[in-house]
Amino acid sequence: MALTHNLGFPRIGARRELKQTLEACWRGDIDEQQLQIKAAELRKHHWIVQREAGIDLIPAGDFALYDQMLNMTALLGAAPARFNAGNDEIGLDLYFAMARGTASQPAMEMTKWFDTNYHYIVPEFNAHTRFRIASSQLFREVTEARVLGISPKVVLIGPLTYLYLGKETEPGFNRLDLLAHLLPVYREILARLASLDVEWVQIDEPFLALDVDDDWLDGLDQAYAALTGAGTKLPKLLLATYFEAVDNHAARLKKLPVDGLHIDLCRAPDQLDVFLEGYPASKVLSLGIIDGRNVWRADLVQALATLSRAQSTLGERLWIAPSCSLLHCPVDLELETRLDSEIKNWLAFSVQKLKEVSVLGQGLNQGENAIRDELDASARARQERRESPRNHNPVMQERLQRLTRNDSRRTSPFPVRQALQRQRFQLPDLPTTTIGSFPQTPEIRQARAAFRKGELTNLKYLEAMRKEIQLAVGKQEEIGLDVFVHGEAERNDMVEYFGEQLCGYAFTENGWVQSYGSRCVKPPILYGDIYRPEPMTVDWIQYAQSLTTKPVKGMLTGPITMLMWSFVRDDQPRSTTALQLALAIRDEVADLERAGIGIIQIDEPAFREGLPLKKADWNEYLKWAVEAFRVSSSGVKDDTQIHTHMCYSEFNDILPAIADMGADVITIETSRSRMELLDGFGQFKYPNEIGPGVYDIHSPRIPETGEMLELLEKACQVIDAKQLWVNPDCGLKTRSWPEVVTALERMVEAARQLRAQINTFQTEALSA
Ligand SMILES: Nc1nc2c(c(=O)[nH]1)N[C@@H](CNc1ccc(C(=O)N[C@@H](CCC(=O)N[C@@H](CCC(=O)N[C@@H](CCC(=O)O)C(=O)O)C(=O)O)C(=O)O)cc1)CN2
Ligand code: MET
Ligand SMILES: [Zn+2]
Repeated sequence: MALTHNLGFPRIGARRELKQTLEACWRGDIDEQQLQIKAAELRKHHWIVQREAGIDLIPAGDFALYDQMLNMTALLGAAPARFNAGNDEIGLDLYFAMARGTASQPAMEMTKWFDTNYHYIVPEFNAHTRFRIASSQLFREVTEARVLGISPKVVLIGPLTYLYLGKETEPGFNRLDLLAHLLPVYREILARLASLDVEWVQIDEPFLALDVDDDWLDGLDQAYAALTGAGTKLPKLLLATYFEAVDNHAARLKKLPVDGLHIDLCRAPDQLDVFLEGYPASKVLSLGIIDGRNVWRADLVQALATLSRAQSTLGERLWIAPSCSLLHCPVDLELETRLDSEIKNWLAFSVQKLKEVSVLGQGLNQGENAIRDELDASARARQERRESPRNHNPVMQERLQRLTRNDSRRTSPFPVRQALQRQRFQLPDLPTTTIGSFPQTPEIRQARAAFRKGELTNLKYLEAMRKEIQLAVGKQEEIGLDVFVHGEAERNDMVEYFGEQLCGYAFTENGWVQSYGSRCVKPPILYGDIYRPEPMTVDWIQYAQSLTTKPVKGMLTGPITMLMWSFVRDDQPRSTTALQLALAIRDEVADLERAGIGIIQIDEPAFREGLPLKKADWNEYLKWAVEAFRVSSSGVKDDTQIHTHMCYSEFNDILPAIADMGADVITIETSRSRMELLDGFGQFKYPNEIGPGVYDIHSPRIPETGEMLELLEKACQVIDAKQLWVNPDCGLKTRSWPEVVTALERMVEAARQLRAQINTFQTEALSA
């Protein structure tokens, strides 16, 4: 019998119940115990949903109040010393302190989980780091599942991935050296799970999808030798990989003393044969055949054919699963009542995907005829999607054909443009600005919700949003910033907002996906050729500009970020989709310029995230991604200043490509890493202007003027002050106005102080 299982279920709740509860707890509206009760209810509900979908082996340990990596840090007692954890159980206070920071301690760093839009809390390691079981939450969850009659498979992040994804806080230290300290604690966790009668543990080692050095691979051998074998009673281990092919490691993985492997057949279908060849008789092989990263209904006919082929080699040892955890997928398509029924029929969310897994299991176990109806329905939906006229737009197709080299080139090189722009805008040295959004207050969100429900007329809604813009402009005048933004009040999200206005996109009511902590996004669904029927942002920006003499930045989301943060079509190359998006944005840029807007920011926070996990594939991606950005941004005059913005990523390895994008100014997130990121920009001699973030906007902590000044001084050491801008790390939509005003006042003050220092220095240099 082929067995069906799931690697992880979305924990946020179909209606974002976890988000509401967490935020109520942080506000102090409910206490810790009430939070725990609600969380347990959600887990219970999710287990029942999975059982009802027909899944044989259901995961526990995939739940987290904030993040699964942070859960591991708590379980392993690896709280950084600066949080003074002591030797007690790591409780919720400390857990949230690590995630969100406190008055005295900045939060732990947060970064992208592989190539997803999910963010994890980065473990901090140094030579003094030691491990111990410091949280019993996981073990309690196993017991909770048992109460429902579920014998769960427990999910853990593996020791190599845990170390690999962390960062060293001491120069010269190698975090792999901690492995020997880590393994006994993992073994203890496994033994404790075995004593709770846990039969299977899924141990996730997605780091194998990256290009890793041999010492890390040797560490893998060492680790799994230590986590298996005689002595104590231990659970069976299923080592799970996902997001990329791991067939380059097939020989090593087959030899590991684990009881099974999981591989991703959606991202890397070709790796199946390599694994089937001589697959050890002692191991199960789990095939990730249903795409956990996208929302399209599966081709069940083809999936069944693949599985049948594998079954003839593996027999009983074949397991069936989604490609990765369903964390990256919305919960339930059934909640979508407004989605066009034709498009809805092409889609599957988490619950539907688990049913697909279950149907495939049935097909394998009972024969094709047992699932004839499901196979037919799947084939019909695929065919309808393929043939639907709404996916194709001849105008867009034709424009793509007509694109030439000149479309991705500005008229003059940067130095010429810089001179013209300086003349036009007359900004001071170290100009101050923000990244785009101002607080999305409850009032703004409620107004939008009321508008959506028809309780507020279009006109009233527009008026309310104009009031917000007016407020934001007024505040910026008072704070004394140099380049303004309109504040993005009218946007639900920087991607969804544009998705809603472009043809070729569908959007959902409840298609939420966790981004970090309690924050979610609702990625729009890009199903067809893109077309911009009319200007999307011009009225708003023009209104903001009418209120001030300071320049107001036009604010757009770039083609790569639109691509990365949407669910995209799987029936054409992503590069083609990116170019279509680029053309739509190019038209918007042109309209903004025509309306007199002189500075236009095209955000590309997901540019780095789009980079393939394997270095061998980088160049190809960078080529089309840079080209798409250039198509979107190059249709303007020399004295129009193009900004871009990136956050949350390690940029140093792609600096030449970032320079190639040719933005006149780039603002980047740097403050959490205390400007470490900038070193690369300095060494590489980044040619254009650059605004390294000096204010970590993801923490409620308000930085002091002195701290920001220090960061700026650090920046001056690697980058010429003439090239520098002063700004926060990212948009301010998650913050409150009082925090923002204080922080920005201090930021402007820090810029003033530095300007004064530089002037004194220059005066002294002249008189010397
Ligand atoms: N797509 C995307 N990816 C991204 C980012 C991003 O900005 N967008 N930023 C980085 C991650 N950071 C993020 C930062 C903030 C939020 C965020 O604030 N999300 C909001 C939801 C934003 C949204 O869609 N808001 C809608 C719906 C708001 C809502 O909940 N409305 C209530 C009613 C209002 C209320 O009572 O509060 C309802 O409909 O029931 C709107 O404004 O219209 C949240 O979780 O709360 C998400 C990601 C990286 N990835
Ligand atoms: C995640 S990048 C965000 C950029 C956007 N302009 C904002 O300020 O919110
Ligand atoms: Zn950002």
